[in-house]
Amino acid sequence: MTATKGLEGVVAASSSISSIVDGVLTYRGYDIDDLAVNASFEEVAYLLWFGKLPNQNELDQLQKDLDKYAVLPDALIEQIKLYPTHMNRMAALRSAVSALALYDEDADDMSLEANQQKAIKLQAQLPAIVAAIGRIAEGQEPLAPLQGVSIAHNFLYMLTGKEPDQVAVKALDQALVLHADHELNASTFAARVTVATLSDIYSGVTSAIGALKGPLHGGANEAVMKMLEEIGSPDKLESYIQSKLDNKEKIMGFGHRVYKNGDPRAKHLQQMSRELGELNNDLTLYEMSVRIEEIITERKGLKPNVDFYSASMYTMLGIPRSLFTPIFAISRVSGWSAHILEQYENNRIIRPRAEYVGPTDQQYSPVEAR
Ligand SMILES: CC(=O)SCCNC(=O)CCNC(=O)[C@H](O)C(C)(C)COP(=O)(O)OP(=O)(O)OC[C@H]1O[C@@H](n2cnc3c(N)ncnc32)[C@H](O)[C@@H]1OP(=O)(O)O
Ligand SMILES: O=C([O-])CC(=O)C(=O)O
Repeated sequence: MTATKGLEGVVAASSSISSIVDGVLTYRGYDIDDLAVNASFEEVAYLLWFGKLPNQNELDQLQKDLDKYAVLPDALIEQIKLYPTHMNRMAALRSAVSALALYDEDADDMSLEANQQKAIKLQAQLPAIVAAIGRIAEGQEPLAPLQGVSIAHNFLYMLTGKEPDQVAVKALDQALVLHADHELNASTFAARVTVATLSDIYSGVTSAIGALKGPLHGGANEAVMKMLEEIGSPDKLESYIQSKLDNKEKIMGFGHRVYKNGDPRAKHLQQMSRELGELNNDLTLYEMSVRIEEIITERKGLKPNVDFYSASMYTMLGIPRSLFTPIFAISRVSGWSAHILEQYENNRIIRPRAEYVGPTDQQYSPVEAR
């Protein structure tokens, strides 16, 4: 038995949710380039869960369900208020989502219908939780969700307390579409491993949030922004990147396990970053990002991934850096829950083997003899 480090190239599940073939990403057979331009995030979430785009009645019903479920239990809000205000927002989200199971009497109902409702419930609740965490950490009261508006609109409202402008809503909605699913990435795999023991959907999503938090995965979007903040101004960019490369440090937001010729989502986020920069009359972050891309592509042959341009884009939307990875989770919970439903449908416990490389033929000796 020989281990494959990082399971590179190992096909560990069959799935009909999303695919990456020759650098093209599709959700249920629809090219991400098509969905990013034309579909709303709600349509995409429905597509991931139910395998088809919703008709108007189905979309209206989904909106009603999202409205109903977006109101958080008071006890959960009180619990979040007890977290320290310097909380890592992903740790807070992980804790709050884990606690959601306590307030759902159907948490352990394993019927398909109950799990589909829980997928919708989680989709409605995550934006409300992230906005509440963002506000409570800043000493503000959380806000009740609006009714009858999109998830992107509601999230920006619940975070800021202001009616968001339509350009911001459209940009965030498109970012949510682009982050919704991605085949067997680390957090989705974590979710599938957890629920393959027939544990509940909340356990699966809690595992996934833990995996997404790391800077080699979803946490990279915050690390990209930290890098841009550390660079500070365009004149310091070349020397900063050079010293990172000299020290053999990774440049966050570059490289990918599957895409070797570029991530198809990055161009959309780059375009949004430029458009928001033009709208704000400040292209500094966008231009710094483009310069970093030029240097890294030329010197390392690496291309930006989904986390690179989302950092400048979210900053230009006025979103604090600490909420970038939680926003990724707001989108990806659609994909996680679709994969969880798919795992339950055709389940077998996921239990690979390890190649043992430790010592052998050891003999026990009593503690006083060691
Ligand atoms: C939503 C997402 O999860 S997208 C990914 C977000 N993560 C990041 O942006 C973090 C930075 N990137 C990385 O750490 C990696 O590219 C990963 C984690 C995305 C992929 O990892 P792997 O498939 O294991 O690639 P691996 O780390 O083996 O890289 C291959 C080579 O490219 C180098 N490399 C990969 N990414 C980078 C990077 N961002 N900066 C500098 N060098 C890099 C590695 O050092 C390695 O070089 P070597 O062969 O000389 O040792
Ligand atoms: O697929 C991966 O390994 C990481 C990624 O891009 C994602 O989860 O969106």
